[in-house]
Amino acid sequence: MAADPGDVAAGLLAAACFLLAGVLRAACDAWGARLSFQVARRRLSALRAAAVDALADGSPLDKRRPAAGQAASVLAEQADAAQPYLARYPAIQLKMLVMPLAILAAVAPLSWIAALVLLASAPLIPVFMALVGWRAQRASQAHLAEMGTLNAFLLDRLRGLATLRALDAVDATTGRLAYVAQTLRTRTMAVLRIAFLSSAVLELFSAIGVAMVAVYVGFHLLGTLPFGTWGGPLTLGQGLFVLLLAPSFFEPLRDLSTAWHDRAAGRAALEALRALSSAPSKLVGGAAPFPPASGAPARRPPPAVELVQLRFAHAEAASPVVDGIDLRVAPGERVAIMGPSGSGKSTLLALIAGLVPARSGAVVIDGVALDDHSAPRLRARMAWIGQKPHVFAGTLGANVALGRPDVDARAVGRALEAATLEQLAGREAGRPLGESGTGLSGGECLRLAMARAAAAPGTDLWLADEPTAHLDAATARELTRRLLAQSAGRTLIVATHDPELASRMDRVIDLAAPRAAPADTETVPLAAVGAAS
Ligand SMILES: Nc1ncnc2c1ncn2[C@@H]1O[C@H](COP(=O)(O)OP(=O)(O)OP(=O)(O)O)[C@@H](O)[C@H]1O
Repeated sequence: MAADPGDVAAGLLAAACFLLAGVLRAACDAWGARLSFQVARRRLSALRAAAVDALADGSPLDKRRPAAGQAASVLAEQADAAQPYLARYPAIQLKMLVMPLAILAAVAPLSWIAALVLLASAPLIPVFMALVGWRAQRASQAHLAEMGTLNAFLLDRLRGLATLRALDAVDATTGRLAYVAQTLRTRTMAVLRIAFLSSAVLELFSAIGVAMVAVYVGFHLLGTLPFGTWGGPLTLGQGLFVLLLAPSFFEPLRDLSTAWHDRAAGRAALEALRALSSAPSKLVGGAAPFPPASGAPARRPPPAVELVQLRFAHAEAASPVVDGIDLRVAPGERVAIMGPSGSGKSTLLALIAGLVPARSGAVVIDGVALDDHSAPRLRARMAWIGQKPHVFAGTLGANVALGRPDVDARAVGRALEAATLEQLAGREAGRPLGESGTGLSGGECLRLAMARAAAAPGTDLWLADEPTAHLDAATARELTRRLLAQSAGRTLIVATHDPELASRMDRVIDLAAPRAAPADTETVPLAAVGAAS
């Protein structure tokens, strides 16, 4: 049967309109994709920033902190999986709601049977996808967690490579690494399997739907299936119109299928970011920046430090390590805290610095209780000379200045001298140190921490954790001399096992002394210090 020329013209006109609408839609799609990409990027950046802030706010003493490798993996790698989900999924969801209904509304007035075919094949798809989706998200979560574990494991073992070699544990570690890698492979395959399965099912259903409409329209135009329309038979233009719309009916569902995997991976990545964002134990006052210094450093007396019934237990510890300590350190006083290893000296210093919040009691500095509100201001007055200072890859000078613009080369030189590092600085001038202080001895690392403190002239409360550890007697004596010189006009609290350093302080607090005694009687006579250690 020859087609009517009028029908051909109408069909061509419909096809031209269809083409034009397609071009218009492609332009809108491109514009929308760009817009939603930018919105998603902004949202992801905000989530990443929140996770980084939470990591910075977290107490360094909390052993539940996420492992460094895992945190790096989530922030740098896994978080990217949320981008396609955030960018595409909301738009696809909207398209899912509007487009199939609009197409049904356009097809139904022409042919109720074509509309019925589309309607019958569509609902099965979301039901199946929902079923697959739950499994997909679980699989993606397990996959991302495994990826974080592998990264954390690798970083940890790479840091301790020398120890593993020394203890002949390389083979055991290789075996463990192979096991973790194998688990990751299994999890990756599980995610891929679900992704392939979901798109295969969707393709099948949509192909069947489109094929059925095509068969119906074809046979209808040939006159073999004359039913299914409201009045007379479909014209060629109407038939083409229905035929061209059928794939578009399934298009949002197809988009949904590609986005389904993104959705599972994206939700798992967002979950991982959220987990990073919830630090279980925080620094007092978080990592809020110090208030800006107004003009020249204020001439003020150094602060008094008062501990009032201070109590603290480490996370998951059975008993408190600091249990009701009362102590008063006068302005400008130099105090040594002594006690056996594990008696809580470092923890006490960390509590004074607000690196971890006390369970009860108070730390009062210069008459101000250390709390979230006062911490940034009070911390600006403190210098911390820790037991395990982090040394960054870079020169000795860069490690002292740490990018602080007010610490120039002369200030760095003076600080290195104050920490008895001038000779090393002369030898190593301009040469970079390795990662984590490779190239420095243990004692030199500690002295570097002291140089950092000396390069912060605004600080008038110094907290030093075993500054003479790892040093030979002569260097320890010289460092003690320079520490005392540097601490003039400052309040200094030192945790130490070094009787010589302790003997140069104004007072010694012995944490091993009987707890029932009032604070000031915890002070032991200087002559007894040697015995106390
Ligand atoms: N981050 C932590 N999480 C859990 N427990 C910890 C943590 N840090 C220290 N501890 C435990 O708290 C106790 C006190 O530790 P702390 O480091 O304060 O002792 P210390 O007197 O400074 O010891 P040392 O003289 O050996 O340096 C120890 O039993 C230690 O195992």
